[in-house]
Amino acid sequence: MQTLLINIKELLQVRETPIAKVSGAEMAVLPSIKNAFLLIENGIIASFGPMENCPKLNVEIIDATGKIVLPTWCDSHTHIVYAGNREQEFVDRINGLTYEEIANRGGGILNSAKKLNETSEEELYCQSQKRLEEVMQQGTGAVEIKSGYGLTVAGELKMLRVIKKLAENYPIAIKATFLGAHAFPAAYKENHSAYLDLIIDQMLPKIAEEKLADYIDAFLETGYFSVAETERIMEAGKKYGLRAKIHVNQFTAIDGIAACVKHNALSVDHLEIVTDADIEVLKNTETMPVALPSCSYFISIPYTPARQMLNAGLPLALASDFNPGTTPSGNMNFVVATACIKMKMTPEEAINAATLNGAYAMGISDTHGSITKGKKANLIITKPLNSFYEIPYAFGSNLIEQVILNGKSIL
Ligand SMILES: N=CN[C@@H](CCC(=O)O)C(=O)O
Ligand SMILES: [Zn+2]
Repeated sequence: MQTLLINIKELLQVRETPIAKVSGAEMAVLPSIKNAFLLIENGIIASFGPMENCPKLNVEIIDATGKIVLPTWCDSHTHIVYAGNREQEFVDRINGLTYEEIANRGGGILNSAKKLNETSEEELYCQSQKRLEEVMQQGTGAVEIKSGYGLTVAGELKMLRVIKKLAENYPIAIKATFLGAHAFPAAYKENHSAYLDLIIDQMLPKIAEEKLADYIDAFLETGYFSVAETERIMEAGKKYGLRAKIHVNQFTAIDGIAACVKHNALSVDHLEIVTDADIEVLKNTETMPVALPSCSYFISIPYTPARQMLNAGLPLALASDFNPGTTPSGNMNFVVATACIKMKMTPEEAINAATLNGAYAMGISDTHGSITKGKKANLIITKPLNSFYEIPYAFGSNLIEQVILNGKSIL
């Protein structure tokens, strides 16, 4: 099965030689081919180049005159599987309460956990499926999904089974992350070590037995999981082959990043509050920093200091953080635009961060995140545009005409 895209106005994120990620000044470069073709064979990118080298084939043709083609977004941090919603907390924040105050009143993550434990697996699947379909239509072709709204053995397993079922039923690539350490349930508020025991002795072995997770996460934050508690979680995950991807530095900097780097975490995510020491410790490591600008936007907290980090030579990935509390949106087009508008990333840097570096932060940059022979044919075809700068510039418009996953059009 072959499909040939012809007359592509500009083919973005072209990497002839595969690379795992881009860092620092490299991020300002987004290699492209103008007036290009791309050949898809059995769901894989078989060939691409300038139109003058386009093969003459009697196959399905997509004429992309005037349109930009780029790899689909790689969203490396989401909580798409959740039950119900938290609109009331949204209004409470408008009326002056902070995220912390709402959480202290039993709202926040515990509010979502209560709803999730009252919801059947089938119903949870139906609710989550709609959100997954929505982000696919918005151009996301690979997504990481976390558990973390169960906080009980049954609830966490339910979430992870829903994620597994989504991965089986949809063409989008899905990585699952176990986030039992998202918050302490009320019953364990004064007995943290007992909840860690529950995660390590009850949840993890069952999750490993059913092969339900690829990664392990914890909310390393003042008032949530301490550095030492998160280290226990990371060590326990390692025993089951689960590498860490950690929520850290969302509200406070407490030397959590150093602990994550020490444990060779695949990514450290949020980073709204970052110190010079945090930046220093991330240099020359395999840990990808991940910024979540839609979260900063929605709950009015600082944006990750992208310029400072890129100037220090660090890589950066962008993800949505789609969740009911701090980011009820999985729209990666908005994430890219917000990174440009609020974090002063150039469109080239933002697209690198939301494709190749996002793939790295999910451990899939050998198959996703760039236009490279042998990688999955996961493509966004835009509407006719002046240039790709219009993607972040026209931040409120839907500029996507077609989304192709594994070589097949889904939109
Ligand atoms: N900060 C921790 N976890 C989520 C929010 C969880 C919630 O409020 O439901 C986040 O990444 O923002
Ligand atoms: Zn999150």
